[in-house]
Amino acid sequence: MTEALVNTKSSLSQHDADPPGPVVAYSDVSIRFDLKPVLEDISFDVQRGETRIILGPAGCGKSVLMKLANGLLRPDSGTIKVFGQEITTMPEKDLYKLRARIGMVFQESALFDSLSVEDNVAYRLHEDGVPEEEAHKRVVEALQFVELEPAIAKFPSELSGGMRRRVSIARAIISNPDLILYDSPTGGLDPITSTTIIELVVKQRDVSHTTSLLITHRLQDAFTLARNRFNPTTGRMELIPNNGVDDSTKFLVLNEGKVVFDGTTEALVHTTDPWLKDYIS
Ligand SMILES: Nc1ncnc2c1ncn2[C@@H]1O[C@H](COP(=O)(O)OP(=O)(O)OP(=O)(O)O)[C@@H](O)[C@H]1O
Repeated sequence: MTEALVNTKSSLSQHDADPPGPVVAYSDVSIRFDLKPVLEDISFDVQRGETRIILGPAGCGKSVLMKLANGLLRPDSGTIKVFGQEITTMPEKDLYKLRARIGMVFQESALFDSLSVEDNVAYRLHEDGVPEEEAHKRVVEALQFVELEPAIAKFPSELSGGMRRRVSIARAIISNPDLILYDSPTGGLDPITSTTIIELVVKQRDVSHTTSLLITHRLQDAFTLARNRFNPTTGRMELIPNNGVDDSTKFLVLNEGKVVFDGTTEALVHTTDPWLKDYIS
């Protein structure tokens, strides 16, 4: 099944038609609400295949930054390119097409309570008019990926928080997105369940190499993501030997609306900046 997802991904990827360069590029982006600056002069790039972990204290603008990436919010100044296209001035109909290439996982799972797991996961496929037989096959594949196939006929109210989050991930990956935005995918979950969700993110990263942005409030989740890899033989996540880290995983740390760190796991853990040292300790 894993191979099937990989193969589908490579054959369907629209990346080849994109201009060369980063998948996401923020340049001097600022936004304020009610005159209060929330993000100021934010610049960073996310390369193809990269997983970018976004950290920072509560209220520092992480979710706002993510909502800017799919055009749900527009900045007051600066430019944002996604798949090489400038999105800050893009008309809504073009944003709609762009969002079809982006999978989103929200903290609240954002499932439709009146729809079964199958219909929640297939939602985008149904909107796109994918024939029922194919949609069902892809739902089963996606639910197998998140290890939740037995719950296909259940409704969200019958699921635990962790299971709802799995459904949300299945829904995000079903259309083989070129970019996944995970907004606090472990928010509100206990530490053990959080780790099972991070394991899925690691699996998606290492099997499909999908470019991703991931917000987390839990440093432990961030470092689990950076220090582990998916083992296809066991089907489980394992520590990268010799204290290694995943090269495709990088960090962006925000504080008071500004980027205070943009770089690798190694650079972050060896930072000499007093605020950052304190923040990650
Ligand atoms: N639509 C909005 N209108 C007005 N203010 C907003 C809006 N969206 C966000 N804000 C404000 O912007 C600031 C940053 O919010 P944001 O949700 O991005 O923070 P965050 O870093 O994701 O926080 P948390 O870690 O608590 O989830 C907050 O002060 C918030 O109240």
